[in-house]
Amino acid sequence: MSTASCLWRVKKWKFSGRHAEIFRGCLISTNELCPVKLPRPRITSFGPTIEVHQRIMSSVEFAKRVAAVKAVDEYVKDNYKIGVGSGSTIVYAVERLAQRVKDENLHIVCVPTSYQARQLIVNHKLQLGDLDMYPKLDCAIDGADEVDANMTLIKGGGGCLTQEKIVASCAKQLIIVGDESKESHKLGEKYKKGIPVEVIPMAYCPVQQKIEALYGGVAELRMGKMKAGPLVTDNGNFILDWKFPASDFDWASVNTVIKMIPGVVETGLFVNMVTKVFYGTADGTVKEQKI
Ligand SMILES: O=C[C@H](O)[C@H](O)[C@H](O)COP(=O)(O)O
Repeated sequence: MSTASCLWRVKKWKFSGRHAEIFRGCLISTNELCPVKLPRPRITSFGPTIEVHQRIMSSVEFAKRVAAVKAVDEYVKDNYKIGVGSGSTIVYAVERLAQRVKDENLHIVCVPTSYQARQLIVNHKLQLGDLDMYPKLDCAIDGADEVDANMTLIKGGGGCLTQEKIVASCAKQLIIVGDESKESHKLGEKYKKGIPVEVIPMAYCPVQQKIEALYGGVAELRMGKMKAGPLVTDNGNFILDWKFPASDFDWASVNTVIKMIPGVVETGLFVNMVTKVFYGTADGTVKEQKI
């Protein structure tokens, strides 16, 4: 057995007459690099030499993928116009879309919510669209940073909230995918980085002060990583991460009030927008949440 490329936990394995185990596209050998413990599938015979190019996934990545696959399989139909979200979970949804387009000859159009989503769509050779051409979408599939019991979301951990909310608002159904760590009873219980608020750069100081004066907590300017200075969004703006105090907020009202502050472009609060949430788990099952 030999290993080759090690790009993002991708390993190339060569089996020579060796027994291998694959479950739902994941290679699960006894190798210690793969912590996922899964029900053992019955795959017993291979040819004399088989090359398998698979991701050796952590259990969290596996959980994200099963959720994304289920959402795409359940909600995407031929001729659909689909909003494609951003983040790490959506990568698996786009992979699945591409696979279904190939296997089932589907005709779908994908409208991105970020440069990342655009690149994913283009790299997977899916048909790219925009809201000028397709202002009405059949569904949007996206990730979330946290989902509470009312299916209110915090989004924008990756800085893509504004285009995500625009695209979601154009979709008949908003489907959220993530691993089970995203599920919470109350916002802030799981996601500790605060609610992202996209702001026009010249307004970030007054907006910071106004949010803190209205609700308390701290609204921190998000700084770039591997880049000096503030993070700049796909729209050329800054992001404040509002670490709100523990309280029983009415999120619909908070969202409206913050949006009315001059200089605020959008908040990462998604209230009353979600159709269904799929939470993947490490054992391959998917939990669903619906109002
Ligand atoms: O800005 C990023 C987006 O709102 C993402 O959808 C969100 O952060 C969830 O991302 P992930 O799937 O990586 O947890």
